[in-house]
Amino acid sequence: MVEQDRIRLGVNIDHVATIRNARGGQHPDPVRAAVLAAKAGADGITAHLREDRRHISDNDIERLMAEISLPLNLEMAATEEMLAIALRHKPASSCLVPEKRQELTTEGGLDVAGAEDYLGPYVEKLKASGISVSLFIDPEESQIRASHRLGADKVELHTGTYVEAEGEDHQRELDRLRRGASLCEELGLEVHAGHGLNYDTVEAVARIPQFAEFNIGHFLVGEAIFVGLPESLRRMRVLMDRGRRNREG
Ligand SMILES: CC(=O)[C@@H](O)[C@H](O)COP(=O)(O)O
Ligand SMILES: NCC(=O)COP(=O)(O)O
Repeated sequence: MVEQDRIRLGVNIDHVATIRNARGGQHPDPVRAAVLAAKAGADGITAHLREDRRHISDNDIERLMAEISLPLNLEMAATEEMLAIALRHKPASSCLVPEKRQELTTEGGLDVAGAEDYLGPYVEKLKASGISVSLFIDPEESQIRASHRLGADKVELHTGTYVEAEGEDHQRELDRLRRGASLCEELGLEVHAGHGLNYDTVEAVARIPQFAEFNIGHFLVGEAIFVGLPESLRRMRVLMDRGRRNREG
């Protein structure tokens, strides 16, 4: 079994840019947040350049590539425009995500199983240029198998449904993540988790031994308003480490 002793923490800085953009100025600067996150022990920085540029901008991506020492995970829709941007900047990894212009946030995973022919060339071109490719999917067997067929290096399982589920549904969603992570291991796919994770929900996912990386943003940035970014990261790290120490199996 591929068991990771330590889960990598990718800090998503999108919502620093959301606050900046509310006034159209320069403050708060997401690149400054990325530098601070690096100093506070983040293992990577994640940024989602949305087609509508509602938070991260093209200039942020340029600056993140030039000014941060950590690997950048560029989240992007599978479009020609985004592909050209990724190929120009060559981030360490790119994560293909679904996007809807009207959604408040990413509502579900990418339908890889239903769009293999469309997504295949994107995966191929990104990989050919040396960018490691992840696909952001729901924890469903068909999506995981399709991601594997397409040659993705890794998948990120969408944790949003698990985070929001209550009562029995919460356990059921955790089971889906568990089964998904186990199938990824069987297929040799590195498995990540992300979306909506917070202090209350992160530890149980960290106990699932196959997860190698979590990408967390909205909660960390929100909590930083009260305690500062280094402290919000520190607390998340403690919970991730505790979950991993008490891993299942
Ligand atoms: C794919 C994902 O989960 C993150 O990129 C997240 O979506 C960022 O926040 P928004 O969905 O609010 O853009
Ligand atoms: N891919 C998920 C991500 O980067 C962070 O999502 P969230 O914690 O901002 O919901």
